[in-house]
Amino acid sequence: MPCISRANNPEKENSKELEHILKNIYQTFSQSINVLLLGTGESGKTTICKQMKILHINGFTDEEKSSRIPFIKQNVHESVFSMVSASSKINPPVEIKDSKAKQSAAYILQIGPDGPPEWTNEYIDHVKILWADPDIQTVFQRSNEYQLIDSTQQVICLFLQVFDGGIQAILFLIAASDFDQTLREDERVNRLKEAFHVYEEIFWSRFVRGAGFLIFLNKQDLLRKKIESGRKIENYFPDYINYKQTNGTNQSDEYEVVKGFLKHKIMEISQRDPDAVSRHIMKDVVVKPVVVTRNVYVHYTTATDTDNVKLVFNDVRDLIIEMNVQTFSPI
Ligand SMILES: Nc1nc2c(ncn2[C@@H]2O[C@H](COP(=O)(O)OP(=O)(O)OP(=O)(O)O)[C@@H](O)[C@H]2O)c(=O)[nH]1
Ligand SMILES: [Mg+2]
Repeated sequence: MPCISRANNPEKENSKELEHILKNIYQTFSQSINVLLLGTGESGKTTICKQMKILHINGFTDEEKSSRIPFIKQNVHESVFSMVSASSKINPPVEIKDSKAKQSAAYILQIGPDGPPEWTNEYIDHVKILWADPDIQTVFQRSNEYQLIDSTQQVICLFLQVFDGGIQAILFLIAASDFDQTLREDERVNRLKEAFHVYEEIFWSRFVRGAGFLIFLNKQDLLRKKIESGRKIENYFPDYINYKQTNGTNQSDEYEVVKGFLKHKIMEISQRDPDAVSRHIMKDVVVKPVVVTRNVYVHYTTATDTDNVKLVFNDVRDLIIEMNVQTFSPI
């Protein structure tokens, strides 16, 4: 039987070995792909991670569920406390007219922001009365005028350096419904504008030049509700008017036009090369602009809806593998 050795046929052996190595690399990368999940404060990062756990790691154990109870209680109290406090501070203020609700409001205020030491029936009854009260519902509807749940707006740019080179795809979350809200840290800054700004910084960061981007325009359920209740995005993004006149004339549904506009903003940022500005400074030198070809995909998501996340992830999984094949293809 003929035996092909390296000495016999080195070229063929080398090419086989190479093929084997490349196949391994390809398999490793298509099985394990590093995806970095980023987004500004409260855009839905934790919710997306939880949904992935529900969809792919058989949900949560009873112990894990129990461990969340104190956080849920804390969130409930913070929300009720914030609404009652805000009712007299927003302009114009909302007067709680019902006498029972007034008593409940005083009860909650007297407990303070940290919540009761124990969740007694009395406490729960007061929360129920307040949530059912139409004036508190009005305060809830105006939640863009104050901060409803306490959390920290965080930019994760610092972490990018840690992941230098090891990231194939970045999943960037933006809360699309934030268009009429301001940052907790700085009430002069529009939340959605800040999210676009952070996206721009990360997209053009030299640390992730090789990564493809998947942008989740999240909280679509809230965006739809806001638009359908008559909130005007042009009050915060005046360029919407121009976009609507040129792109939205065939759409009867305002929400669909708004979706298109937000995607358009993302694509605009992703095509604008900030380095081009500095190139113009060199007057007499002709510098050819660098054409950056990168994968950018926009998805509309509702992270709290497991079925929606499941659908989106089926699409996204294929896209991520495809992007990766383009970057690391052995062929
Ligand atoms: N209605 C609605 N609520 C959402 C959606 N996604 C997230 N939320 C809610 O928005 C809040 C913030 O979501 P998180 O997942 O905690 O956001 P995060 O990005 O992890 O926030 P930080 O860790 O504070 O930066 C939570 O109350 C979520 O339940 C969505 O698509 N629709
Ligand atoms: Mg989180």
